[in-house]
Amino acid sequence: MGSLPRTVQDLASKGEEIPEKFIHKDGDGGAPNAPIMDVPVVDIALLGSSTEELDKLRSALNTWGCFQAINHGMSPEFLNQVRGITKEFFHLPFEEKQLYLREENDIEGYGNDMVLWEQQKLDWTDRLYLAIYPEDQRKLRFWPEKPEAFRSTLHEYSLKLKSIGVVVLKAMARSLSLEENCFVDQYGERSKLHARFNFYPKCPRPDLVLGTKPHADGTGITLLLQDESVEGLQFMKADKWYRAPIIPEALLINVGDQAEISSNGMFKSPVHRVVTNAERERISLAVFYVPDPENDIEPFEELINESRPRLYRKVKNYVDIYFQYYQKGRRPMEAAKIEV
Ligand SMILES: O=C(O)CCC(=O)C(=O)O
Ligand SMILES: [Fe+2]
Repeated sequence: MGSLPRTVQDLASKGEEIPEKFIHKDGDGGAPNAPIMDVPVVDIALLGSSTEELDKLRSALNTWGCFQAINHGMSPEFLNQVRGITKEFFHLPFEEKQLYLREENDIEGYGNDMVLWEQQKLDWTDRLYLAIYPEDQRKLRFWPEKPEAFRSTLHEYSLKLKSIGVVVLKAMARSLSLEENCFVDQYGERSKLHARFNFYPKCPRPDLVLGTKPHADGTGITLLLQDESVEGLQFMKADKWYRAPIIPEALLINVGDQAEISSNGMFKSPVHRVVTNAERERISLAVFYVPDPENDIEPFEELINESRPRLYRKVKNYVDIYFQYYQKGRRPMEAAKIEV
């Protein structure tokens, strides 16, 4: 392949020895037998009317930092169509996919894990990363024209996710007895929606190799469509790993660092990772809902009081800070946390 980057898919298909930079020496690659999470299932259609559902949402985001969203207005068939375009894209021949290759130092487009710091372990995954909103930031040259339904399906999916995101952010506010637009207003009209299609090829050594390293998302919130039948995602709670269950018709929605900051820690941005699988490949589609980088993100005044001091500093363009810290191998939230 000359100087073209080596995708994990290509590596995996050749059955060669796994390169050193994918190997986690501390051994805790797999933990396939981690216990399953008892993560709450929240009915999105009830969030406007049921205090019980709002309480469930608040408690889920305060403990696990995530919940399974059902009744979100998208049919199981449509979700399978979204999974379908994802699988079809990654199964195109490399000659087709390379049209959308990302630049070496840019995140947008198709390619392997980005190397951000020297000793970084590589994730056993290939990705397609696309900016979706604001619409004037779309770079259509990275939007696949094959499979044929790709662009229109992604467009339709994004419209739905944007409105689900707003419903969830409003419900999050009400669940904390705040004015319902406080998150939406803080994030601004030019808040972003970015999509990351993840493809995890089969891996011969799930005990040593991770699909995605442990991380928390730098978002406001993340809306994840999981593979309909292959598990892999795990969340950490009290220093232990738990397997995320699959509900094929649900979206798994998690808090990102920025919603943890605005909520003054009432909502938790959970550390999560993806394990690899020797028998089956896996896909997922993460959609990141991110505040306008021009906007200040800081804890809502109403959530600061004598018994609950302010826990985070004001941040701006947190995604930039996120990558700077990540490069040094540090948890980005350190930049915002106030020691009390
Ligand atoms: O593949 C998954 O289930 C999760 C991926 C993820 O955590 C991410 O893209 O940020
Ligand atoms: Fe993530």
